[in-house]
Amino acid sequence: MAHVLIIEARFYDHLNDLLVAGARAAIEAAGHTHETITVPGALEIPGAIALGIGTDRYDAYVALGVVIRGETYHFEIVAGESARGIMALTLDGIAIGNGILTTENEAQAIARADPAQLDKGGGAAHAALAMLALRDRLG
Ligand SMILES: Nc1c(NC[C@H](O)[C@H](O)[C@H](O)CO)[nH]c(=O)[nH]c1=O
Ligand SMILES: CC(=O)[C@@H](O)COP(=O)(O)O
Repeated sequence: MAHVLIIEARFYDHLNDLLVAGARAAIEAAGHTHETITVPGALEIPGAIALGIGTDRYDAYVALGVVIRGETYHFEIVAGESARGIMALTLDGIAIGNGILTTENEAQAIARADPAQLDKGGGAAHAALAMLALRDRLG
């Protein structure tokens, strides 16, 4: 049994609730346990994962957040740098599923976050567990 840390960037409450519900359901359905921590925005997620790694308490990580394009270049920074930070950690062999949505508008985000639709939170949890299984096999 694995213990998974869910890190949610709670920038849009209603969208985050959907992502977290999907991720928790997927982890529980696979017979694993989880904890959830909250950070202000997607840019804080890689740092929070790094702190989690330092505790040695978690087998895998699920990063959840929503970045919706605004009027400025800020979207590119938040979307790109959060993904870059997560990718850097995965290259160190950390099992992470990236469920940070990067969308043009709220409607796109709802369709992707909703467990009854595209369920990207559940998908990120599956990815984290798949990488954990791969690390156990190859690592
Ligand atoms: N615009 C969005 C952000 N921006 C906030 C940053 O992630 C960060 O918290 C801030 O710059 C302080 O370091 N975060 C999201 O998760 N989603 C957004 O749409
Ligand atoms: C992540 C974003 O692009 C958004 O929340 C910020 O909006 P803006 O570019 O209008 O400041």
